[in-house]
Amino acid sequence: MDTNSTSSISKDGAQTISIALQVAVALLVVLGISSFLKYRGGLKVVGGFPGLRVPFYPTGPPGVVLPTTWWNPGYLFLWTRRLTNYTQFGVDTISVVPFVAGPPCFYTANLDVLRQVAGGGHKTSFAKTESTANIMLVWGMNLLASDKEIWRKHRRIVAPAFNTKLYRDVWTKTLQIYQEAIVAEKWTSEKDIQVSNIQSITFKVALLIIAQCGFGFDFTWSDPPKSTSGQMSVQEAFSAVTNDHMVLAFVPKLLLRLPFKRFRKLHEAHEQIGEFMKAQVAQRKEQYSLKGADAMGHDIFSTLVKANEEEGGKLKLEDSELVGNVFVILFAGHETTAHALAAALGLLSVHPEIQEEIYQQIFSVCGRDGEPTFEDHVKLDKVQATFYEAARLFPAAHILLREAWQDTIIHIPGPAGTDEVTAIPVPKGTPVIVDMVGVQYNPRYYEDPTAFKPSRWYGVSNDSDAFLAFSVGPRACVGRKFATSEAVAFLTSMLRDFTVRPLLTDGETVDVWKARVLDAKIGITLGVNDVPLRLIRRN
Ligand code: HEM
Repeated sequence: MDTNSTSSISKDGAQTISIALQVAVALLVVLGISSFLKYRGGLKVVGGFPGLRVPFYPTGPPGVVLPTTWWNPGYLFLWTRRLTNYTQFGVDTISVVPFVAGPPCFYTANLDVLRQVAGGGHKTSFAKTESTANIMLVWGMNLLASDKEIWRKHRRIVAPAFNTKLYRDVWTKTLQIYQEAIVAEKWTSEKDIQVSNIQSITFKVALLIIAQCGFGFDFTWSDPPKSTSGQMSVQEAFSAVTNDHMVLAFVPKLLLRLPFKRFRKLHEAHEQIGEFMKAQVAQRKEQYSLKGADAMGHDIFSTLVKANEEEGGKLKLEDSELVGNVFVILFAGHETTAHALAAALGLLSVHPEIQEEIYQQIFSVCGRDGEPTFEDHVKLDKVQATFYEAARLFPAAHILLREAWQDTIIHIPGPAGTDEVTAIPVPKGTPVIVDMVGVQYNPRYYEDPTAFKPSRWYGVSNDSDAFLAFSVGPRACVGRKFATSEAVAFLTSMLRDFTVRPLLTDGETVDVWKARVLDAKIGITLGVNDVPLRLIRRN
């Protein structure tokens, strides 16, 4: 090669690099300007209200799938920074203004704002939208994801199925399933049992109870729900879907068929749940067409199928709405309670004095091995209080997502101890996110909010608005009494029979166990990390 051609190649190379640099600089300038304009626009939307200035909206892509770090709040910041998110600004509602992607929005840990935004009712200017509820819409519109007229229809159909007869059934079946479980797990003959992960019990119990009481399925501990094909049980499929719901929510369905292990598992789980639900729906519909409405039960599932078979009426459920509700009630009906039960047992295991106090109440009601009756529920207020306190510290429904559907105003109370209220205009389309972790760790409402103190809830009734984890107002959880009946019956049985202690690894101290275990993980819902326990049979 002669020197002329070598120098012309290096000249070409230098030219290419210089063009690439110029393009990169131009792109950076464009990004800088657009971020600046986006940021300025965002500040205008939130009226300059104090808060976080971040690259991405924490509750949508891409911020939600990127790890929570100092520069990206991500999905976990409501938990990891729960003690500083609001205190650093001296208020309990903040604005979040993203300068790269996502809408400007508000996050609140304030109860008054919760009521204005998520309480529901005719006058509210806030609603759930498809973008705020997308993961819940994978199988069709349903009670949890809907809003306005559609929500009213779903609630009118579903709510009557939640009644005292159901709660009594939940209570009785919980006691039965607990007995089945301890026999099947061979706990009846052992004195000191090691459970590497108590969720393996609480999730199975909770899924069986919603399946039996809500759906009339005859699954048992040894024969749990499964679909006709495939390797996964329904419980495994639910757990795969909830642990990886970001992928399900944001990755196009076609891509889930790509040969990645994670995608394949999710695709399989999704298919299994769909197949299971559709098979059950087909069976129950056949029963309806053979025997008519009067031969159907009054469980939640029969109520939904009857509404689907209804001809033309105002309360008719479309096929997709039927499957959508089956999914949501199976899902919300077990995952939330199972998490809270695991948290309650984990917390009790490291608070032996509280456990003893609760046990004394159980002993006074049941004696050494008596079965509590449904009527005993009110006498077991300390057991209920333990469940409430666990659900406060680890709120399964950790965010309530809403969007202003018209230009409106929120009234934001000033710091505790002042009468200040700031009226902030909220333009149509702005998300307002109720941070249930923030609300339930807010020192304005709870003295010593990080402490596990079931006594806060002693004597508090099962429908009191003082307890917030089920939300408040017309849109509060329809399954509250279902969950509480199950939890009180289960915890009473378990604590009557066993003392619960942390299962420590070699050389581990209780404090290290606490730090390792009593921390949250977030899928669709929030729950405590896997809880390893020792169950020591009471004499
Ligand atoms: C510890 C247990 C539970 C907790 C902490 C919990 C919490 C909540 C919360 C906070 C909401 C309001 C969501 C929002 O406004 O966006 C809600 C709604 C709902 N929950 Fe629960 N829940 C629990 C158990 C249950 C159970 C056992 C069921 C069913 C058997 C259930 C079914 C539902 C449904 C269908 C909705 C939507 C209600 C509506 O929008 O009208 N939940 N839950």
